Parts: sequence; C-alpha cells; structure tokens
Amino acid sequence: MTQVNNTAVIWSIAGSDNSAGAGIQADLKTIQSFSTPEQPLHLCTLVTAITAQHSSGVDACMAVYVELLHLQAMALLKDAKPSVIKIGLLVNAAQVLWLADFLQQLRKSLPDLLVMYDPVAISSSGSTMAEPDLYQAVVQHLLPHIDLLTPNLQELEALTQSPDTEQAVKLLLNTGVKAVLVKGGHAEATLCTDLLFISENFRYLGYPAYTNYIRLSSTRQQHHFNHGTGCCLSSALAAALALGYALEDAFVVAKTYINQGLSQPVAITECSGTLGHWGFPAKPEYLPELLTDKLLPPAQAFAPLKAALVLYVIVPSVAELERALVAGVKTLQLRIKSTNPQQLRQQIQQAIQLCQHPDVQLFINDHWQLALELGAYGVHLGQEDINSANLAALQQAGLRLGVSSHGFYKLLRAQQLQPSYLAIGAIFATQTKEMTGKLQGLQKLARYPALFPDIPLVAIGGINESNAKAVLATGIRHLAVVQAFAQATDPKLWVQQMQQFITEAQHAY
Ligand SMILES: Cc1ncc(COP(=O)(O)OP(=O)(O)O)c(N)n1
Ligand SMILES: Cc1ncsc1CCOP(=O)(O)O
Ligand SMILES: [Mg+2]
Repeated sequence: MTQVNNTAVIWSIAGSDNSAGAGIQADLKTIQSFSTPEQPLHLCTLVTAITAQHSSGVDACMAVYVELLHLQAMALLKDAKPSVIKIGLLVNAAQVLWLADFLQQLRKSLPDLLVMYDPVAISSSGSTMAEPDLYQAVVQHLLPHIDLLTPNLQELEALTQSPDTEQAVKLLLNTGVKAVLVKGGHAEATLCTDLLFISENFRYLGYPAYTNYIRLSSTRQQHHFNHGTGCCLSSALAAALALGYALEDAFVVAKTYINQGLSQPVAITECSGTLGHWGFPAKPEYLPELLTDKLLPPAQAFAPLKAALVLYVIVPSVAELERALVAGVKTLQLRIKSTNPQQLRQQIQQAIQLCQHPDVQLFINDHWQLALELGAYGVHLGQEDINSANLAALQQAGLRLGVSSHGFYKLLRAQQLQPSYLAIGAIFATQTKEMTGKLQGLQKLARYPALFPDIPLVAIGGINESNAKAVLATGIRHLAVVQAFAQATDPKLWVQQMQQFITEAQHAY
C-alpha cells in the first residue's frame, strides 16, 4: 500500500506503564505533542510487556509472548511502514532474538529506517522489569541493528561492564551501534548533563560536529514529577528525527522539550506525577547549554546593528554592490570567493568607501583580517571561520559580527559569541552554495524566533520574491538573498517589492 501524505509513522516497541508516566503511554503523549497538521506524526505500538505500576514502584511485569509480538508487527505492516522505530522495554532473550531477526528482515525493504533503543531494564524507582539474561542477548544480537542507543549511566555500565563513560561508549560503537546518547538524569549533580556520541556511520548527521561528542546541560529540576523522563527524552528524539531534524539538532530539541515538561509538570498528588507534554518547546529558558564546542568568546557582546537588517543583499563584486545601492538596498554583504590578494584588498576598500553612509550596513564575508584592518562596519563568518578568527580583536574594534548556522545545535554554538545577528540556512534549495546538510524548510524555520527572541535572525537560501511571504509568515523578519537579486531585471522595483513584503509582515503578525 502507498502512504498518501507526509505523515511520518513511528513505532514504539515497549512496555505498557499503566500509570502513564513512562513506557508506551509516555511515547504516545510525547510523539503526539510534536505532531502538527503540517507535519503529522503517527505512533503505532507493539506492546512487549504489561506492567502494574505507580509512582514509587513496579508491582508486576508480564512479558508478551513472541508470537504475539510478531502478530502485532505483521498487523501494523498491513497499513504502513515506519520511518523510525523506538524500542523501549524488552523483557527476555526470546524477545530480543525475535526483534533482531525482524529488524534484519525489515531493513531489506526499508534502507532508510532509523532504529533507536532505550535499554530500560530497571525502572526509575529501582524495580527490575527484565530477566537476568536480557543484556547478554541484547549485546550479542540486537545492538548491531541499532542506529541510536540511549542508555542512562546505570544501563551504560550494565551493558558494557565499564564504569568509564568514554570507554563504555567505545565498546558500544564497536558492536555496530552508530550513535550513543548517554542520559545523565540519574547522576547526583546539580546539572543534568547528557552526552551524544555520533560515529561517522550515522547517516542522519547533518553537519560534522567539531568534537566527537556533544554535551548538553541544564539545571536539574528537583521535584517528584519526573517519572518517565528518560522514556520521554528518547521519544522526543524519535519525534524530532521523524520530523527530519539532523541528530545533533534532534538532541537539542529533545532536551529542550524535557526541560519544558519538567518546568510545567503534571502533579497528581504531592509526591507523584509526570512531566508535562506541552508541544514543541517555545521559550528560550528551556534551551540547554552547549558544554562542548566551547569557543573563546570575547569578554563582551559584539556591537548591536545600527538598524534592522530587513532586506540583506549579498553580492560578489563591487560592481554588483553599486547596483544594489542604487536599487535602494541598505544592508549588504561583499562575498568574494576568488580573486588575487591585491584585488581583494582593493575591492573591500572600495566597498567600504561606497557604503560610508549612516543608513547603510556593509558586512565583509570571510576576509575578517582585511575587514578589521580596513575598518569595515561588520563581518559575516561561517561556523568553520569562527574557529580561527580573532574574535576578540573584531569585537574590540567595534565590528558587527554575523554568523551562519544550520539548525539548533549550530545556533547554540554561535550564540555563545553574542554576535550581532545569526543567519539560518539554507531554507530552500540553492544554487549559490553547496550545502551538505539538510535544508531547513519553513516548518523548522518557524520554530526559531520563539527560542531565540533576543538576537536578530536572518533566513537565507533559495529565497526570492515568490516565497518571501511564506518565509516571513514563520516569524522571521530578515531575508538574505543572492541569486534573486542578481537575476532581478528591474532591481529597484524588486527591492521595493521585497521591502514591502517585509514591512507588511512586521505589521501583520
Ligand atoms: C547572511 C549570510 N548567511 C550565511 C552565509 C554563509 O556564510 P558561510 O557559511 O561562511 O559560507 P560562505 O558564504 O562563505 O560560502 C552568508 N555568507 N551570509
Ligand atoms: C551563502 C549561503 N549560505 C547559506 S545558503 C547560501 C546561498 C544563498 O544564495 P541564494 O539566495 O542564491 O539561494
Ligand atoms: Mg564564509
């Protein structure tokens, strides 16, 4: 049967928690929370066990027979195939063996399938739900079929017999697992820190990280309403991956979701309850802190923009810069990719001269040394460039800084520098720049303004007069363009039209 719309189907293969804080019930609530009419998610379930539990323990756990697991899977396949499978509680070796075999078969017809395993065996209250032979079977048979494993610290040690996190993760990656997210929720610390290790084999990686792991941290929220937090973190990851987020971005989204849910829990009694499920997180205070990829930010923030970016036109030469100025563009970028050093200096100097006007803001792309030396208004740097640029010198000289980003993880990374603006791209397909990662699209773009309200955000990549209104409807207020301006036959009219779209959006939303 052909799937008819863009609904992403996720399967949860897990145990029932009748108290509905963890297990399949938590997965359903979490996945539903991420589902929207524009990008619907549909969670189907394969129940592996029925548990009798409450907030302080598990009274009973009964495994479902493998034959019935198989029938559940066959029934689901009659309707639709999943794009993501999230595995939770497995009880015994028989279930593991069936699942390993099933996944191997399924992958033959679903090469893009993403399989996650949250290796729960002991509940957060300390009750053991699995049989003693479970982990041995998991390591031997299941792990080679897992793309992303999400153990907590206890489960990590139980699976590997290693108390050393990095060593344990190495052991797991050697079994064929492609990424490991170690959940730090159970550690005794004021910060709750989770670590994501991504091997080169992980197909969903959008952009290479600058370290081989990413560490996200948030202040621990001490209360009694955290039953099922681990299940929900893994489900939120599954949802974000099904929505097309790159793994590192899905990690940020999932942790932000948990912070939101713990900030607004559902209390049932004074000492029992669960985290809340309140939709895609939308407040900056829920964002975690990125502890890895530490850049060396200057002591102070970069100078703010002297005016809003609004329409930001990027040009490859001084001749094009003049054309843009004549057409009425007030925010410009000189983006020269190849020329000899002498011409480069000359062009940057000329561009700075031409833009000496109180209403005009000119950013120099890439060539920060020349920009600094020649007294430019600002520079635009990519994520690689900020590793090596002398940011302190740029900040001290009063230059404005704009930084490229391609999703939540890169936004967090760039935000550390307190730049003057952040660019997000590519929104649509572009012929101007080779983009290796996923396109942002309008649905993802619409999530950023609420989470990054204190810094100007500019959208870039494939933007033109036909899609500008749709981009502005996401809440983004600034548009950067290359080709659409270069191809405008009447540049003045084109600029007026684009500026009008932006002004209308500012008043409309
Ligand atoms: C406004 C704006 N956004 C993004 C970019 C891209 O910068 P970067 O990632 O450094 O890539 P190059 O432009 O150097 O190819 C930009 N230039 N401007
Ligand atoms: C430089 C850059 N960075 C992200 S997309 C992009 C190219 C944008 O060009 P266009 O507006 O022609 O798609
Ligand atoms: Mg660059």
